[in-house]
Amino acid sequence: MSDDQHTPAPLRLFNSLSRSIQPFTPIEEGHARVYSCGPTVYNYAHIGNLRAYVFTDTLRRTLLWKGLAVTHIINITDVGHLTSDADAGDDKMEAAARAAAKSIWDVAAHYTQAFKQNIADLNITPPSEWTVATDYVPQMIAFAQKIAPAHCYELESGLYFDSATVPDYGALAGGRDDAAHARIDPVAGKRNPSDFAIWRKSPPGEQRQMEWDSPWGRGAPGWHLECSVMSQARLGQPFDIHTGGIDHREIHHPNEIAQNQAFHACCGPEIGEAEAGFTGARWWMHNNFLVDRQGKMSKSKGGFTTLFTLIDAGVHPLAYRLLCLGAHYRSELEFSADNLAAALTRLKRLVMAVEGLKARAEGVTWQSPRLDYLRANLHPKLAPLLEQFDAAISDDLMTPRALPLLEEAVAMKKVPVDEKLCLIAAFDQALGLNLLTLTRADLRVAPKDAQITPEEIEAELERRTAARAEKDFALSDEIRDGLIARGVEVMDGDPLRWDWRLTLG
Ligand SMILES: Nc1ncnc2c1ncn2[C@@H]1O[C@H](COP(=O)(O)OP(=O)(O)OP(=O)(O)O)[C@@H](O)[C@H]1O
Ligand SMILES: [Zn+2]
Repeated sequence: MSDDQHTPAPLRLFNSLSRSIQPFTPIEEGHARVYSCGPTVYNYAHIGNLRAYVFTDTLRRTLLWKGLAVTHIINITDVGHLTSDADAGDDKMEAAARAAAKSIWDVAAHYTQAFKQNIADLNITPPSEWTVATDYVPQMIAFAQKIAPAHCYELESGLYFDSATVPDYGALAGGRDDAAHARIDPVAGKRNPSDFAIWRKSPPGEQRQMEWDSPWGRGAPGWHLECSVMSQARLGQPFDIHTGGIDHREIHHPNEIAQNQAFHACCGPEIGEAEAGFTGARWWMHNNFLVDRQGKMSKSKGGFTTLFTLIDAGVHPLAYRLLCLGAHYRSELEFSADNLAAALTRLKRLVMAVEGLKARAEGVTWQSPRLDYLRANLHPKLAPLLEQFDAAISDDLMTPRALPLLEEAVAMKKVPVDEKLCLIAAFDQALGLNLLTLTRADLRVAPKDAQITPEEIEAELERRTAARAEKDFALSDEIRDGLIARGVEVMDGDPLRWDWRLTLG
């Protein structure tokens, strides 16, 4: 093996600002600071929303793989996000609380908890901190006060940001698109179609559940203001990477950038030296959509799929994670029952193979592999896989190229089992599939309406094996028919040796 095979690949990431892949180095040596726009907790997250957090988790794990410490913030939007990403419509939280006849705080608490459950089920590392928008309202008011004199104007409905007061407004979106803003934004009196509310006054005579006093009257902060303030409060600006779904590249993030620039122009010395092209973050990264036959999966459109729905149908949530990793984060990913079933089969094969390896392993050193140790000591047949894997994830998180390398490692013949497990454990630090702990039994998720437990099925199958050993085929068939009647397909001769599967759900 040549020496250069031991050299870690430099990390390169696609930056939406330049629309190009650039070598990544953090601002502070050895430490990356990342902010991800979080969920608006007025409904369950759909699996499209969750794709955004599988992406940020892959980013976070890759930064760690490259030896960096990571501070990662995800916010919870519990106020301010209107039904249109520009300034039209109702507050999504207020509308949901009204429809459910519940307090907005109860609605937020319920869906926040459900979101955190989804995050845990997908083995997504929780962020260093969840910042909740309503905890930062005083800071939002203070931020708005600072930028208001030079960048804002007041209308009856609120305080508006004048997008013409910052250079290159909308550059992230590929330029200002006044026509698009004009189509979606009916607010009268705005100076430019792309201006947006940073504080919305409660309409006279109308009491909102969530409102605060401000210099511009009682009301609520705008959604774009929230992310500027929380990212600045927790990470300082500029920080390294800001993430979100690709829809945010068009309005939400350009508006955040405009606010960050305004603040920097007013108060730059407070937060660091002024720099040319300041946007608040060095990298802006966006995941593409999960789509189905109707197009982008979307809460507002209705008819969406949640992770809970998949689990209720008997699908292990990590099969969905594997489905996401099978596509590059910047590609659209088509969701279908067939794609999901293929991902589940792929995961089963991996888990069963790793279980087999673990049964043959001699030591437990593979549980905590260190990359530098692996690099120096790995079996010569396995070593190139480590370097190729490193090159794949370092190339803008190319997980679709990394997964076959994992499968190659699992299948590699004539290499010490413990070393193979070491390498698989290392790969899994980046992929987060829990391969070293997941078992075949874990993958048998009973559908919600199943009429039989896995234990009962196993007991019946043992009885059937005994009957077949005694050549009592009548009893064997009777047991199989009984299982079919309860929604269990017995898979004799299954090449995966999976034996049975539940057909209900
Ligand atoms: N279909 C999708 N595929 C991938 N990411 C998505 C999809 N829909 C939304 N996202 C991303 O999910 C994250 C959370 O979004 P949020 O909870 O604010 O969604 P929302 O705007 O209320 O819902 P929706 O867009 O579905 O109506 C954001 O980063 C958003 O860009
Ligand atoms: Zn945001």
